[in-house]
Amino acid sequence: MKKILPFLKPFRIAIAISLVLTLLQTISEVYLPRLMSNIIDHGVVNGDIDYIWSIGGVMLLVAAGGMICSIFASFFSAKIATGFGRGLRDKVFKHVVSFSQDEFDKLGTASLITRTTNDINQVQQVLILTLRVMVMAPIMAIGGIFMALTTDAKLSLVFLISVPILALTIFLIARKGIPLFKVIQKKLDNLNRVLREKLIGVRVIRSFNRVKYEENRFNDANLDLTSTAIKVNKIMAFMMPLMMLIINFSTIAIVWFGSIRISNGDMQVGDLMAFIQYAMQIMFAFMMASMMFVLFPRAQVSATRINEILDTTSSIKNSNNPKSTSSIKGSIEFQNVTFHYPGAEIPAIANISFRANPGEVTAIIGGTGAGKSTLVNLIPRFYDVTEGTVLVDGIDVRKWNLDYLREKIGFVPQKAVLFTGTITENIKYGKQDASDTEVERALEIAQASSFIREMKDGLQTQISQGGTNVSGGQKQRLSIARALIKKPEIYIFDDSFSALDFKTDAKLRAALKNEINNATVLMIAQRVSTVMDADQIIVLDEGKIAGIGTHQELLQSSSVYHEIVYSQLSEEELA
Ligand SMILES: Nc1ncnc2c1ncn2[C@@H]1O[C@H](COP(=O)(O)OP(=O)(O)OP(=O)(O)O)[C@@H](O)[C@H]1O
Repeated sequence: MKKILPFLKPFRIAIAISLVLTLLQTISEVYLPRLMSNIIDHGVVNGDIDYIWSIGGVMLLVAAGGMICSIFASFFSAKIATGFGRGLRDKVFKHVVSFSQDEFDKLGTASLITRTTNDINQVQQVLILTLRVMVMAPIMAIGGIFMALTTDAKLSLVFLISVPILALTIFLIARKGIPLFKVIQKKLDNLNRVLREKLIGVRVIRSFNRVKYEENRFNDANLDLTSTAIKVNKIMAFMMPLMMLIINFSTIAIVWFGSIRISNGDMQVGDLMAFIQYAMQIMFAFMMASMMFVLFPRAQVSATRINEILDTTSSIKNSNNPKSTSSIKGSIEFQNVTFHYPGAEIPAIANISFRANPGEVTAIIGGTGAGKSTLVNLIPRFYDVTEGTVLVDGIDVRKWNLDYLREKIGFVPQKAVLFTGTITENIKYGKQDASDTEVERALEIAQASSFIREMKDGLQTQISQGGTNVSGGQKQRLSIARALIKKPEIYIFDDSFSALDFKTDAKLRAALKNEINNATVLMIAQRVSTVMDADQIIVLDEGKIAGIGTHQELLQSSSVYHEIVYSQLSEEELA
């Protein structure tokens, strides 16, 4: 909790105002029973109507003042808490964006979402309460005890028994309930993960007729969360009735002993009534504190989860004095590069050395899981090498300014990702200030113009969330256009032509050839027809290089390449 408190700094003045207002409200509440007691003992008993009117007026004023303070205090505490929540969410989001792929893998997307939304909400809600209760409860308890003592010290002995019983009850219940809150947040993570998977994979689920199975999986996660929540609520449900029971017994005791004292002439009726109200206020203060006992640990759990994000630093960072010269030519060199995914026993790629020159197309081919994506992911530093060096323009990528390096790379991922918005907006994601002509040209090269022309709204067609309203091949072409508009020095196409038919694939590559001029192109592909014109082909097999050369050279020198070519040609022939 301590770590996220600095986010309250901008609200110092509002916090002070809220605390002062709450203090005034509490003072008014503690003062009211005293006025009421005076009305009864001096006004009612003596039949002094003027006294009743005048003190009644004062009571009204005090009550109204207290109410106004309460309204404004609530307003300020809500304002502070929502502002705090916004600031914290903003910080968490910005921090998460800086994470490398490694941290995403570790924390998990579903948990990151729960932490940024639900956990911050929990902390925010407790903050609203804390701002009110931290002043109200102690002042009310101390004020109530002080007033009760000054009203009738002997009768106050009742509190010596009731208050410890109350405190013990709260302690016992909280001790049982609190550990379960941590479990609830974890189960909420799990529910979110299942839900996320289910929604993203809805088409697969339907096509495999696994709706029922997924429903059960969701129900299990849902039930798991619900049963823990019920368990906590069952425990917590005891709290209120038990407290009310203690309060009511205390009241009975006060009335019992109070009436004895009245009949003995040691106490007045008004004082007894005021005393009962003070007793209520003292107990109420304890109830508020107990609420905090319950909610605070819950917020503490959430705060710890938020801190976990804030404490996680990206393993991919700028070095000291990162380089950012005005021109990068784009040559890429791998020198003995080995990369292990965290926790993996064998490296995904090992001892990779090659050079890719500007103006040339370097293709990478290999079976599934051969390490092709892993290899290209090291260039924009989605991950950093375990051993060896990746050089761009002869400089270790770790020495380049990260933003500058990525600015020079046009990356088309294996799984095309589009964002909600129009087609134009999606393409301009690559270059914000691109003109309409640039957008159209990029789409033309990416072979996307023809299908866009057929759409009713053309370039203004809205892409739905996750790009579900365009086909796989169309999505690929749009994400290629997004990289092209950037006119980067390095192009990385990670199997970006896989969903294109042979004709479109060929047309796109021909159009690209004119466009990319002096850029360095790395092109991963599964199809031999896509790579055979490349200036250099790297054959990857189980994370190692099984051959480098042109199509003709590899046919002679690499048995793995030969096998790939043979298998595909025969497949085509068979088809
Ligand atoms: N995030 C990850 N964490 C752990 N291991 C991973 C991760 N991503 C990939 N791997 C493993 O690394 C190896 C290489 O994967 P990679 O994605 O680079 O292969 P690929 O050649 O691109 O395959 P494909 O053509 O099927 O996309 C595989 O064995 C894979 O299981």
